[in-house]
Amino acid sequence: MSGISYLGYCWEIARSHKYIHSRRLHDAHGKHPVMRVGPDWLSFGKAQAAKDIYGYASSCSKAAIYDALSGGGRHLVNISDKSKHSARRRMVAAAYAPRHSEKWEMSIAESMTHLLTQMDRRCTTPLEAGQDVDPNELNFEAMHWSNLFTFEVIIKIGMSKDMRWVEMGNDLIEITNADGTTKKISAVHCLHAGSRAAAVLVWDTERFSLYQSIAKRLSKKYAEHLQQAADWRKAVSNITRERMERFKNGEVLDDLFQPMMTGRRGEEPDIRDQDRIAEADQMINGGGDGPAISLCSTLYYLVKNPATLTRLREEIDNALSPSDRIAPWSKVRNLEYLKACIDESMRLSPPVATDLLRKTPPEGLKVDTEMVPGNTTVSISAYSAHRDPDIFEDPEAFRPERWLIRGEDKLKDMRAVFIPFSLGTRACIGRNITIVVQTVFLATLVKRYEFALPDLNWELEFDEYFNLWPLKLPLKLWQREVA
Ligand code: HEM
Repeated sequence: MSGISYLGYCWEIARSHKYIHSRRLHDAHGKHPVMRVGPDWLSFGKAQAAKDIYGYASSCSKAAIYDALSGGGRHLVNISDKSKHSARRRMVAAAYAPRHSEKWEMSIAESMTHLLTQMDRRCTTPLEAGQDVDPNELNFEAMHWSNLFTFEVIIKIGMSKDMRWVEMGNDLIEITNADGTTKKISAVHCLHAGSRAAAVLVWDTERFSLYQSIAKRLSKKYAEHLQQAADWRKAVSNITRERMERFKNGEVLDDLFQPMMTGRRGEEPDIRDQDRIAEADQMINGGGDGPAISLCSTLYYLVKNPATLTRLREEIDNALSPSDRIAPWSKVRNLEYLKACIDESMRLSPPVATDLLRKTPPEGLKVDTEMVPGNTTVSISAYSAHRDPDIFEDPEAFRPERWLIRGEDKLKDMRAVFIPFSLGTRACIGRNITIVVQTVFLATLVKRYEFALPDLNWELEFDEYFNLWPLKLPLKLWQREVA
């Protein structure tokens, strides 16, 4: 069916299944390293394809799906035209540079303070050896708090607005309906509803709008998701308009949004208001969701692997002094094992796990071992690239130590196809920010708390709609006795 229609793929994403879609595709790639998943789309399974498709040397461009998802405004992710993308990237790049780490750290520390208050309130008595976890003591749902934390932090760093979500314990935000009445929505829930609605139908880009209008008539749930997506856009638009108003009123704010209001020499940048809103949307979406997923998954892998957690604790305890309630970036930025744990978690559970679609140039392109004709859609998922057994020994094992080998070609080979942030000119611009967020968060929590999963066999489950969302991570929590 995939030779003539995308509907099979849409069904594959939409149907409920025990395993996430990227896992199913990865398993199929075990037998078929190159698979046709749509009439003009080839999905690859061997890691080498990642370099060929996304690397700096690649002549691929973004596939039509990015246009279909644009919904009006243009932001860095969905600008297909290479020169327009470079111009936009140049406009904002300086604001994302690592030299701002200490400034970002202040926003992170503020939210961390509130998070620790919330976590301390949820602490229980220590779990004795051999004791079962009391389900009533699973007080800390790590996915919920990771979401509140990372979205709050990125809206502060990006838009100079403090949502106080961690303090409140929820992400409720008020918006106005078309009839003038107001309602409160859960921001992250609405964002995710929009991703669900798009991810099941967008693959047939030409008929996407048609499919959506049919689906909303046939399914009440689908219509609800579309409404929630619109609510999310309204919330982002409000935050952006408020930010633009502050600029017009003379406030100079040192955030990620500022370069979209004024250039370095005070000139007006070449960007429309609807693109500013689209950029804010993408920034909050990417800057909240990716880090939240990664924090939650990494916590899970650490608690699931006690020997790794013990080794990490030693590294963190040696780096921090007892008075460091929140880990200072300067003391944890070079912790090798912590970095290896974060990378290993993103290898096994890449927050953006799904195939990212690119179009081959008119003259065609060699991808892995295949010569692919021009204007063909090609892709490989981070999920598969990170599990290529020729590159990653024992690929299903959580083993941070694999990243600590030195001076060997093996490490170079792994790095070359490690693509949680994609590669090349379209790679993630927010990587420097998320590294600070994740490092400070994990070092602080690992130093201060002990954790237990519901039971020894408990496993984290995921939902996948473009991004790979952990469903729930309920933890029992207690404070460590640090000498
Ligand atoms: C663990 C955290 C993160 C992960 C795994 C991640 C992953 C990615 C990936 C895979 C892409 C390429 C998307 C594509 O080609 O379709 C991307 C692009 C992007 N990300 Fe992230 N991201 C993370 C954090 C962030 C943060 C913190 C921000 C903003 C503050 C951000 C903003 C962006 C933007 C603006 C792009 C588009 C870049 C361009 O095309 O020039 N991301 N990210």
